Amino acid sequence: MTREGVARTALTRATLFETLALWVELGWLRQLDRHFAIFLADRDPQADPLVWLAAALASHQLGRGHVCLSLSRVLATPRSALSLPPLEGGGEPAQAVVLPESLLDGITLAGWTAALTASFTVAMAREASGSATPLVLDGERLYLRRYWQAESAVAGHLRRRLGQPLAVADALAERLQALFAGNARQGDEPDWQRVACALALRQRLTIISGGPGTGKTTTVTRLLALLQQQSLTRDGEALRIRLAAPTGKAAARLSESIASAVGRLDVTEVVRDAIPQQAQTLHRLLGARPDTRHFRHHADAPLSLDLLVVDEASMVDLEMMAALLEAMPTDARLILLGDKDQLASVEAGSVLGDLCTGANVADGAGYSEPTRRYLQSMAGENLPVAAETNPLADHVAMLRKSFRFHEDSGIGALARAANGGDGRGFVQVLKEGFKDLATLDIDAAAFERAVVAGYRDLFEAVRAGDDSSSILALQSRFQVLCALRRGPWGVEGLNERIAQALWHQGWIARTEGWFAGRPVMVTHNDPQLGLYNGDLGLTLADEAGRLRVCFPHGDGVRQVLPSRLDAAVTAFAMTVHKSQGSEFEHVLFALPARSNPIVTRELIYTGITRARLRLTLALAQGGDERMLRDAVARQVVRDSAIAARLLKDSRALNRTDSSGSEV
Ligand SMILES: Nc1ncnc2c1ncn2[C@@H]1O[C@H](COP(=O)(O)OP(=O)(O)OP(=O)(O)O)[C@@H](O)[C@H]1O
Repeated sequence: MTREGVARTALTRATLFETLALWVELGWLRQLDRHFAIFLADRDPQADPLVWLAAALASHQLGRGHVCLSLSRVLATPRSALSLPPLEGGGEPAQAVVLPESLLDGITLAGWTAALTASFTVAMAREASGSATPLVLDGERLYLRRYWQAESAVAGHLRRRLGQPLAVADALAERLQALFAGNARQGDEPDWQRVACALALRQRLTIISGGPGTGKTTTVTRLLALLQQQSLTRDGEALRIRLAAPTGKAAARLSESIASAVGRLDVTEVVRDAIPQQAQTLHRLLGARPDTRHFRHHADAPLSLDLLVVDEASMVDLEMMAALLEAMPTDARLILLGDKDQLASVEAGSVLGDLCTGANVADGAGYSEPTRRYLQSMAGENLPVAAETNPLADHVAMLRKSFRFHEDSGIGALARAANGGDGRGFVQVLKEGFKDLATLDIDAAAFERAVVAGYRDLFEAVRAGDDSSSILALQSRFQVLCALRRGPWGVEGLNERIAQALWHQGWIARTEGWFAGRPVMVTHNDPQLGLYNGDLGLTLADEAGRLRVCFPHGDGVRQVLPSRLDAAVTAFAMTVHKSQGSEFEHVLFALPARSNPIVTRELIYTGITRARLRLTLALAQGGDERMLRDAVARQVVRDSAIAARLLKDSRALNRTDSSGSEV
């Protein structure tokens, strides 16, 4: 018997592959993960089965957003590496299944590492670049080669952007003061927007993180104005600035909010005209090509720009970040805007979160002494001396005050409680009677009423034959979000229920296939159609009754024939993951009745903050407060080593440099 009272299973090729097949059947592992293990076993049949187990788990981790498998984490909590459903009452699964802990019983980190290093399918990180093994072992982290390469590339490119501050003309201090003069002060609290702008003036890499409405766009627009003013005065030429975001929807929102922020700027016409107001998707910026992962722009054909702003950077996955950094000219500035507390990208990686966590800026500490002195002279802000600093901290600014959610906003209070991991506070806020918050116990009838009320404006506009762009504008009025994909209250079940409700109402002619009134979300990039993963459109009938799917496109509408959209799903309801980068006036957020590992603090926070004006939290029947408290307590930690790599490098650098020059 093992420590935990689970019978040990001898790990042989036969027991391992039998177990993997069963895990696939149970939905704990993907078929893809099992096939990867089989592929390795075929390549190196003499290897220890621990290698194939590690391979299956490392592959499985990717599907869950982790870029690597932390061997020590699996040894400490073996079940964490599989998609085990929540075990009711903390018990064991009903079937007699070999659990990961029984396969790993008695295995030490040293033993597992030795088994891996003995196989020629695994390379050690220090010699990995010269080999072509499917797996790379970096310390105690096991990677699929492609992701190890991407992480190494991201760390390498970021490292080159850290340190070595750029010279900032003294004259900019006065202009900075003028642009931020209208910012109201709150006691001794620093003006973090001013700090962020000052920091970004002297870096090639700046990360500005903040929740909804904390002024990220306002701040970056002022920064662009300062830099353009400086460039125009000094060289008579404007900087080449580009704006981008991971999805079409996020790019459209960035264009809108930059345009509005530019309108509020107190600068000359020349400077105003030199600030671009159109953002594009990262795919388009980098030059996505059909049927290949490679982009037109890369290290040998870099982007032609001096400064790039990327909004919604939390949605950028590791491989996209590697491609982006690769294509950035060395001297150009990169400014990442985002909210580190949101869900990370759907694909593996959580670069923004990793960089912010590594920078330890959550409490405002962390700036190095030279940066502190610079911020004092440039921005007039006295920041506390940091107990500990690291090279990332000087590149990160956190905006903390939301100008969207005021003191009387229930959505704001709920978001703060979720973010702070305060489950009791979260439940309390729901009971306090905030005007912008409602809860709903969803039974079928109540849900149907809520959906019909939410969609009334849109379908009245459709029936009245309003023009497509006014109808599309109403699409952001109301949206149903959910946590899960499967089950009656998952995205599939909800889409069916909503379609039924609207059909009963006579607003749509059918509930399946293509019909006028069907909202769709694009699920793959299609550069030829100019449509990207996450784009939201609405099916409408033209005067002749022909169906067209309409997508917002700049100030107009792009129309696509339904037959050309093979990668689109109904979007009456969408998962919170898919809603990232979008906002809606009223969100109806459906949550499952019971605790579920997928429902985490980040998911709750992201779902809540998609609502601008009203939020209805809909709990599946039988759902209770405990589910909400559990969810808010459950935080996602993605295995990755970017911050650790950067910190390790900087410590090594500090040691080599301790002989003299200042770092
Ligand atoms: N310092 C400030 N004082 C008063 N209002 C501000 C300030 N900064 C921003 N705002 C206002 O707050 C709103 C949100 O600002 P902004 O769009 O810059 O935030 P954001 O963080 O980019 O928002 P989002 O999360 O929507 O991307 C805008 O209406 C803006 O005018």
